[in-house]
Amino acid sequence: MTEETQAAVADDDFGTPEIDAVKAIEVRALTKRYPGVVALDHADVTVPGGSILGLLGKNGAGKSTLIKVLAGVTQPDEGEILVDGEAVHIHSPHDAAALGFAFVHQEMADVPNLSVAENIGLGLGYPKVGGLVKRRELRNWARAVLDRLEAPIDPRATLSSLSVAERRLVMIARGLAANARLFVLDEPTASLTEDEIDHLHKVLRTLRDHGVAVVYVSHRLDEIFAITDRVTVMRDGQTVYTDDTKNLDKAAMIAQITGSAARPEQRQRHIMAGDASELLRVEGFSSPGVVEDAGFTLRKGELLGVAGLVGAGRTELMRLIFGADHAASGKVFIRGEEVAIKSPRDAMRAGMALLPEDRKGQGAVLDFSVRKNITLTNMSKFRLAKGVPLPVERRERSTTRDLVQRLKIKVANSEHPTRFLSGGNQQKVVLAKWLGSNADIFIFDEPTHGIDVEGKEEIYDLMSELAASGKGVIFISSEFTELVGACNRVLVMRDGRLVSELEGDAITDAALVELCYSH
Ligand SMILES: Nc1ncnc2c1ncn2[C@@H]1O[C@H](COP(=O)(O)OP(=O)(O)OP(=O)(O)O)[C@@H](O)[C@H]1O
Repeated sequence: MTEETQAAVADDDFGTPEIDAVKAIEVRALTKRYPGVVALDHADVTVPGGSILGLLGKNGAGKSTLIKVLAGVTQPDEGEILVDGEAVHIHSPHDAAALGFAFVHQEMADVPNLSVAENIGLGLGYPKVGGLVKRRELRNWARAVLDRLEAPIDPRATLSSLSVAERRLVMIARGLAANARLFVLDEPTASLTEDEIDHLHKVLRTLRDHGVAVVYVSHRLDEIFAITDRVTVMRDGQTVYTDDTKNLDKAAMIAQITGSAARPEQRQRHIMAGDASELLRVEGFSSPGVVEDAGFTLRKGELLGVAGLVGAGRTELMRLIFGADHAASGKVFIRGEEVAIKSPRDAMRAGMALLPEDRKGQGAVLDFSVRKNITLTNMSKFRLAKGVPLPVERRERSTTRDLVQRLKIKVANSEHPTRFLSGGNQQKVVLAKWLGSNADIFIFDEPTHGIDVEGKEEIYDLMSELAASGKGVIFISSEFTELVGACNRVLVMRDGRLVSELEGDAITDAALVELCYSH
């Protein structure tokens, strides 16, 4: 938006935004090379106005790079972008915004300490008189924008006080306020409840019905079927397949994504073998308003699922046990012996590993190399050899090589910063870091989030292997089907309490839905 139009918006036009239709956004032969990898290889994508396009592909296929080019964050080496048939040039995020492109990212570009209204008006210029922002006018205007999305959010609230779902809606509202013609959403339902996902989808359908173009990136195929009109599949930077979603079934979609025939078999649920002695026992964990009197046991060789809706207290309980948050009460016993865990350091010393849900914030140091990240938790393993100076780097390199292979991490060079990897591959690096540790008890919080279909299977296999080797594995997931497929036992949490437990064949989708939703 030019300064003139900005001023116009600020002075006169601060009315309810209209939704702008677009004929089509097209990407032609887009190519982007990084050292050692072609992230985009003559990619062609067309998003007709009034449609929702699902963008699919394995981790590292090039989806985020395509989005970064559209957002003006990255410059392509070759290719062009057309809006309604006209070539456009996007040199900066400002250019992208001026074209009416809006982005809803997982790492959100909102400003947490500003109000909702200020966030929605950000970059548009606020209504002002004598240099002062007309707060009431801004508020009313923001409320009108939110009303269009049927989002009951108070425009005066500070953004940081909102839930993840509400913040995503505010991002969409900002796009709407800027009359965006293209909305790009990258894994938008992460950490959202079913109801919130339904609402988000409804909002997207409304935008579509007004002629807006929507790009929806997700690894969750159920969502792709639920919300998209068309899909484009990427492989190794190329766009290899485009069709109407209704022409595909799940197996065909997986085949396109992986480039090979889908594996139709049902997963073999983890079966406990050998010594099933108690490894971990947790008693009476409470934290006011979050977790109430939670206790359970984990046996050697177990792959124990924890089901629940977002907000049920699963992550919170694990953080309390791990010493990452302070518990009002609770005892931890490892192999029958009580251990005092006051900090994550105590937990790690006691042989526990927690792979957090928020991996970006808590898992990987993005500026460190892949090797450094993988070997970070195991420094002592590499450094202490009774005073003998070790060829540390060599050992680190070989461990890294093994884990990179085992997890099929797509990385051009393990000495490069982890930032260079695709989102899913960054997550695998965090997994690798913990797998390389000597822990006996592994807690995985939503480990398959953002991981592609094949990678998910690999992670289930890894967890099962860990358990089979005599470790204990706790697997938190919001996707019931993956718990059903993988775990030998599942705990159910609701409203901060452990309310039920299922074992073996009793673990079914229907049983989990019933237990998690019933009140
Ligand atoms: N800044 C960068 N420097 C070097 N390589 C990069 C950079 N950004 C991306 N890549 C590489 O480009 C390729 C495509 O990555 P991209 O992030 O686009 O994948 P993606 O499809 O979004 O994957 P995911 O589903 O895991 O998010 C990957 O091999 C990645 O490592």
